[in-house]
Amino acid sequence: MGRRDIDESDFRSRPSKRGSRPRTKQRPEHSDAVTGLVTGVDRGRYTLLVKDVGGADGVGEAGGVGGDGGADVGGGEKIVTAMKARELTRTRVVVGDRVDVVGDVSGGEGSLARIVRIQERTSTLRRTADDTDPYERIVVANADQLVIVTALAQPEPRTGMIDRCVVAAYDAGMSVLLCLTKADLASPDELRALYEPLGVEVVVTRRAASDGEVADGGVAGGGVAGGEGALVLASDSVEEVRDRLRGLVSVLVGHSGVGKSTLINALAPAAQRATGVVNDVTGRGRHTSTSAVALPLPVAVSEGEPADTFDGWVIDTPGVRSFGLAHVEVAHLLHAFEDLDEVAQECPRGCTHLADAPDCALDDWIDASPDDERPARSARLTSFRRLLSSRTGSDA
Ligand SMILES: Nc1nc2c(ncn2[C@@H]2O[C@H](COP(=O)(O)OP(=O)(O)OP(=O)(O)O)[C@@H](O)[C@H]2O)c(=O)[nH]1
Ligand SMILES: [Zn+2]
Repeated sequence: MGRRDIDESDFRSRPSKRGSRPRTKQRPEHSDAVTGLVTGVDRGRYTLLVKDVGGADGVGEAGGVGGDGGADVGGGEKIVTAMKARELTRTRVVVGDRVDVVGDVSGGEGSLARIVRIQERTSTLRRTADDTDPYERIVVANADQLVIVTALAQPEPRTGMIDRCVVAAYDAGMSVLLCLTKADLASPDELRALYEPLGVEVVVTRRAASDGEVADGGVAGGGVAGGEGALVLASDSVEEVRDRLRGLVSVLVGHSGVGKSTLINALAPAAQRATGVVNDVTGRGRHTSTSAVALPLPVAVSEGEPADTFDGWVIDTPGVRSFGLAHVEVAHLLHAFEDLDEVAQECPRGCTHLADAPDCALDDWIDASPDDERPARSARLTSFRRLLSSRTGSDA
């Protein structure tokens, strides 16, 4: 089992010598726990969304994150602030985690609940260790999809960076949506050609050509994005993004200036009201905090006002610029590409599958290709090999 398969939750779910002793003292105390979804983390305080029902029954589905991926923060949910119970001091709780909480879960002013358990994670996205932080950390738990926000110009797209994100997502067990912004400035064709062969879904946004294009009253950057004169995105392009996010837990990553805040504010103009998170909502304002924030995704935005029903989560990750890939194993990455994985079974032991690998079966796969499939296969293999090398190369 690779290192990436292990995280804090394993240490609780694994039976151990100590764990097999019945903890009779704690069980009854925690049996009244309710489930919450972590939507924000700030200096030891956790913002949770907890289903607001009379009893504890039915609370297990609060937030709907993970599993079915749905999200409902319409009526029956409340925001609860919590801290970790002492037994979790050394356990990391991140945005997207589903946790069991006890104590004052009223969500009332000044109330503080206690997180006593983290539920098993369906996925864990990690960012790289860097000079200031030697530990590789989990950024977000239970996300379905990584949305790589890349500008087609200003700043120029960097495929090395995109490749690294794709690898990180596939390794985390997430799917990928490549969101190409600023299509009013440059064509998306070239990047499409690089990523569609990998099966990566691509969606394109652009600035509204004129006031006329902003049919529904537009989806400007809300009050938060740019304040006065905030750039207005073409609403059809924003709705196309929304379609790809609906019902899913999506993590948005992107370099400064690519238009991530503009997009998030178009998707969820009033998110800060619904989540109770004010400052970290858009990642604007240059927070020193790099923690992620989960925003409920309105099913639609009309006249600049979001609908009050939600279906999905948008998780913003201010400060997350890169992902550590050193731990990614080739075999594991291959699993994300079923056809290539099957072919590679024929490779010599220890094959790197790179272009210079002797007798790599993936080369035979191209050679043996029917003529009409050859260009598609070649493009796919070339893109795959680019991903493979991004694990070790820099993202220049
Ligand atoms: N031409 C054009 N400009 C855009 C588009 N989307 C955003 N911008 C502009 O690009 C700049 C950066 O947008 P932001 O939304 O602040 O970018 P960001 O990725 O959040 O960057 P940080 O705030 O630094 O994290 C702003 O001046 C936007 O008005 C677009 O579709 N077309
Ligand atoms: Zn090979």
